[in-house]
Amino acid sequence: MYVRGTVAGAVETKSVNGSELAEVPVRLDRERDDADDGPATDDSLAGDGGTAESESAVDDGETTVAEHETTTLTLWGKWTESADLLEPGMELLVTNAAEKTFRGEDRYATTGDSYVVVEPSFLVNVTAIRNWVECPRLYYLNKLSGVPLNYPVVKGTLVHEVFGDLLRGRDLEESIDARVEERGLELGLLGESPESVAEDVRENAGAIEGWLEQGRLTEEDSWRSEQLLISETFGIRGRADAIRRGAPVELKTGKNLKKEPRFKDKVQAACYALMLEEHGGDVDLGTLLYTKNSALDRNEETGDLTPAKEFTMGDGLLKFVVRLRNELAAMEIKGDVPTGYEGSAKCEYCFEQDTCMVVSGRLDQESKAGQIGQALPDEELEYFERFYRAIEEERREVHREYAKLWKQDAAERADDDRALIDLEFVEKRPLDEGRWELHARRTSGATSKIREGDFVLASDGHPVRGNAEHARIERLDEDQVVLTADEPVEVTRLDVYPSELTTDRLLAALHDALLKGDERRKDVLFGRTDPEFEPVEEPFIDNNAAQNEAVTKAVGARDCALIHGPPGTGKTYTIARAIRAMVERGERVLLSAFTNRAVDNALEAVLEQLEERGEIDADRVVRVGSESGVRDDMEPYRLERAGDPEDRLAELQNAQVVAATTATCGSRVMKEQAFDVALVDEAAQLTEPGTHAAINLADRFVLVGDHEQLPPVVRAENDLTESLFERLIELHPDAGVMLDRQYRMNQRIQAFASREFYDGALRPAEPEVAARTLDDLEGVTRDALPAALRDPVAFVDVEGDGGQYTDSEEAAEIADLIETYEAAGLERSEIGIIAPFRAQVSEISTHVPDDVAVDTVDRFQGSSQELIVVSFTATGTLEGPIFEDYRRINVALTRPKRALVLVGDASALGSDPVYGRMLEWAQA
Ligand SMILES: Nc1ncnc2c1ncn2[C@@H]1O[C@H](COP(=O)(O)OP(=O)(O)OP(=O)(O)O)[C@@H](O)[C@H]1O
Repeated sequence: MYVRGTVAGAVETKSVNGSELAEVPVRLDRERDDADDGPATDDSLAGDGGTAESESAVDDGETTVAEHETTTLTLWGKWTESADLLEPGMELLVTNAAEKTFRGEDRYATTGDSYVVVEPSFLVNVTAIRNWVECPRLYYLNKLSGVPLNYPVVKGTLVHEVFGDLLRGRDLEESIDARVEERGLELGLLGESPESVAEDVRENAGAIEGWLEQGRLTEEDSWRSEQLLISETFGIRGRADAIRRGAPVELKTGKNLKKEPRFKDKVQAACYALMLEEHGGDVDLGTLLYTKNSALDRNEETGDLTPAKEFTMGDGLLKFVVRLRNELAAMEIKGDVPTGYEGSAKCEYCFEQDTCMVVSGRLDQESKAGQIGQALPDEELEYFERFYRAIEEERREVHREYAKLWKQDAAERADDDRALIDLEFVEKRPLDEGRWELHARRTSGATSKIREGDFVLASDGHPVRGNAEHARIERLDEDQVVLTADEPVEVTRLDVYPSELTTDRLLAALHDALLKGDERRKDVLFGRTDPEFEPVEEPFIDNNAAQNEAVTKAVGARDCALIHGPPGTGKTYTIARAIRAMVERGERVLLSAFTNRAVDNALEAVLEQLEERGEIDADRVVRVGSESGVRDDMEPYRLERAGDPEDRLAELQNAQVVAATTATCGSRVMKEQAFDVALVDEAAQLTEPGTHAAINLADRFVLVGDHEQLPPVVRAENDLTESLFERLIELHPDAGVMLDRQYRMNQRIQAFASREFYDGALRPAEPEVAARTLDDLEGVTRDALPAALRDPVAFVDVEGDGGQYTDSEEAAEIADLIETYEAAGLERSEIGIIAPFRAQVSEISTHVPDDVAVDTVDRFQGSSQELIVVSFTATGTLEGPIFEDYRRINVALTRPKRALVLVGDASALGSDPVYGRMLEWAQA
């Protein structure tokens, strides 16, 4: 029996007849019988025969479902260690529990076959457990600073890749050459030659190849390389290097001449064993491959002939691993920081002792290694703690996304835009390198977030319980999908795979900003000093005073400059002009933004500026990003990672302008780069640590954005929702310039946004802009429109159908409007429709022609259209969230150039002051 619940009170630990036990009051979520539809865990982990306790259990197979009932759960023996971690409110799961009736109350207890899992929905990475067993403080330090670029790490990755290739039947030499070539850029940064690296990898992979060959000759082996495993029961996830005959095989670069595998390596293999058993396997063996062990190392003690060391996967080890994981999960849930005293590792043997002492000293944290250095000032410590917590909350949200992989059924995932379901598997085609191309047919035209170039979970039905594999989407058409993957999954479903990478990088950026950051930079960030500017006399832009001032500030800033650019005010143009001026001064510039789209957009403008002047050859401009992220026309500038290390390095090092998203700025490669200045576009959409990721790399920085438009996109509601841009504009108003002339909207369209969001300061840049109407477009006459639509701003009152997230009446009205505008000569490509909810976007899409763009505000930010139609989807009262944040309405209303039509229920909208003023303006 599988018992799951929430701790409802204080835990009592006792000793009965020499046995330790802990009584935990729990409120049951629900209870399930073995025969229930739960995961395979119970069956597969049941082992052979229960203990005395489980035999005495009352288990007649007719377990009732008890919602929110409070009862007592007794944890026996070593599980009392996990009980010590519990606090009221924590989640608890017990497998193979026994039920007993005690004084008329149903109680539960662990049996000899039970596992106790604390906070099962907190998904711990296998590598984290491995670090934790070495030293909990080491786990924390790794989490804070990320893994830097260094040769042992890159070599380790290469050896793993070659191992995977060997398992898939690729030739050793061919694999080594290809894999070393792929890492050209990293090797260049590390100053390594391809020949010596290949030799090194050969030394490590050669022995494995020999061992594999031997295995193939003597036994029937079934291998699978790199398996992604997620456990909904144990709250663990990870990627096993390989599975042989259903048991985990872990590869370790290096030597181990002891008879036994290293303990932390066993722990890692045991994590995979747990997950394999959950998926129905029966694992009694683990294998560690130490790549540098060879026949030559044979000695008296080990008699070792091969790199492989096998060990028995005992019950005790598996349970120990679950308890370790419980310690880690409980600490994270409580928000505690490990000191190192939790474990028994000796600091004097630790390579990280110095780092540990410095971090402990600067952050004023208790640590077993001790502290050195002076603690950060209080406000910096407070900032670190506040953002650390906020980032961890964000991580918790990512975990909730993972949990949806099993908590939601296929249809719910599809409705949530997170899965493509009901695919029909067509075929698998082997590719040269032992990988596979998978083809499936789409049976429904459903939309989803999944796009070409994305990495997804491809499964044969269930992303966690079925056979699932990481796959890349090569093509995604209306009726088919083509994927590439390491293993030939008979794919029928694709799921968005949540990633903690962003969260990890935010944490590292926070760490670097505070612990490695320049003191003067921090004085400015914390308001201890004002930003300074050097005088710059040169004029840059002669027809727009605010833009000229912005470039002057950006160029002259010793610390930072802030450019506030409302819609259509020439942010991109100003950025490009500023970068040209910096390049002319011989500076090295980082150009960054939150999205790839914004980076490419700005880069295009920079290239125009530079090429026009012929000042630098475009060879010195580099775009860092993945092939799928970078726009096709920017591909020629994209930095190729594969190739000769020296060439790749030179390409990056010589680049005077490097453009990359802020997420990429946190990558190992980019973290090795240094710039004179970082220019960050869309800065109001970035969290503070997200901004640090880019500006940490430069001596000074320029942030460009508009805090009256969309805020940072985050899952959790906390300090991450305010951007550094917004905070600094308030803290250092003198470092800012607002661009106040817009080049987009007709005068009448901009009036409301200007008044409501920019204190009336926004103006059309030129008379031509102020006076633009649909009449200017070829073949369009406003006279063909009904009188009510001839004004550049119109309101169409629709009472609506009362739905919360959709409104079919508004959708039908919008379809009529589109026909009307088409009849007046407007092209479909000149029209955009904005709705507050995805559900309404879908609803409208079914009413209007396919080639009219319909989307949410978030997708429209940064773009514009001749005509914009906004569907408010609000009827009756305004209780629903509609455009939940007024900044969204600002974005929606400032997308059109020549015409704007608002569609909604006037009486509902009139009940809110801002929407009320909007109505007055639209109906004027
Ligand atoms: N000083 C200027 N002189 C002439 N045209 C300009 C000037 N500044 C901007 N423009 C033009 O105005 C238009 C909008 O500029 P740009 O794309 O730079 O605006 P933006 O603020 O980045 O827009 P968005 O709000 O969409 O991000 C472009 O066509 C650009 O060429």
